Amino acid sequence: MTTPAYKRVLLKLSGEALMGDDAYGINRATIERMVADVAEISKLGIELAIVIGGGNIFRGVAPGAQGMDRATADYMGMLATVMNSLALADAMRQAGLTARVMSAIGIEQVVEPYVRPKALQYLEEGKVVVFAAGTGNPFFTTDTAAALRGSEIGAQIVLKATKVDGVYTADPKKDPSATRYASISFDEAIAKHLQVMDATAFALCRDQKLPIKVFSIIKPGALKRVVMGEDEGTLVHV
Ligand SMILES: Nc1ncnc2c1ncn2[C@@H]1O[C@H](COP(=O)(O)OP(=O)(O)O)[C@@H](O)[C@H]1O
Ligand SMILES: O=c1ccn([C@@H]2O[C@H](COP(=O)(O)OP(=O)(O)O)[C@@H](O)[C@H]2O)c(=O)[nH]1
Repeated sequence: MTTPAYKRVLLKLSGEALMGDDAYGINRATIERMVADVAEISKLGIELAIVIGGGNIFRGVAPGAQGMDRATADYMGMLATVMNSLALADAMRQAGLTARVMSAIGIEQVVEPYVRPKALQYLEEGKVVVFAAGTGNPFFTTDTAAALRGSEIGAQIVLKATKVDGVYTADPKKDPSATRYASISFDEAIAKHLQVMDATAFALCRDQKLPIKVFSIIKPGALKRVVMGEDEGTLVHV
């Protein structure tokens, strides 16, 4: 059997993708499919930490947040990621995985707080750690939380599982003529204002020399191919 390309990874799961074909919220079949993919790579012995977004429930810059104080809206978005993290951990438990949720915002009756050494311990024990509440700060995104936690835990790569199958020359949802990069440097992605991730997340990963792989969360088997080091998605590198 071939061995995985990585020992420890930070997986960023799109919150928005969780709603599947529904208008909002958590689609049961979708979360179960995501967890099946996660279980498959966890069984390969890869140490796995997950950051999940909250866009399926609340996004600080969405029309629904218009007129609201931005920081307040962002705190609502962070709380949305806590709900998704709990749903994800529960679905992982049902799939036979052991998961621990850690929150960047104090909410002790619900989930334990993020404590870095504890997170490292869980990873070494083979538990899947879910980082909830983003960075704990407004004006950031869960992509930046993924870059931050990925750096903190010494992940070898950030895997961004999203609705598109890689980084394109322009937003493929708006420009059908856009083409996909096999790989692209952080500097080029930032200079070209490619919106697949925010510039803060790109810059943090660049400075920490932490590569990012952008790939489809919808395409069957994509996550497994990514961790096996096969040709899939787009690699963003230093
Ligand atoms: N250059 C680009 N290449 C790929 N996707 C892009 C690009 N520019 C914008 N996008 C958009 O970025 C989206 C992914 O970012 P985001 O909304 O943060 O998703 P997520 O829910 O995974 O966090 C894609 O669905 C795509 O429509
Ligand atoms: O560190 C963070 C992470 C998230 N958010 C808020 O939480 C929302 C949901 O996260 P995100 O949009 O990144 O999720 P996804 O794109 O994966 O659905 C964001 O819009 C922000 O409002 C925040 O304020 N700080």
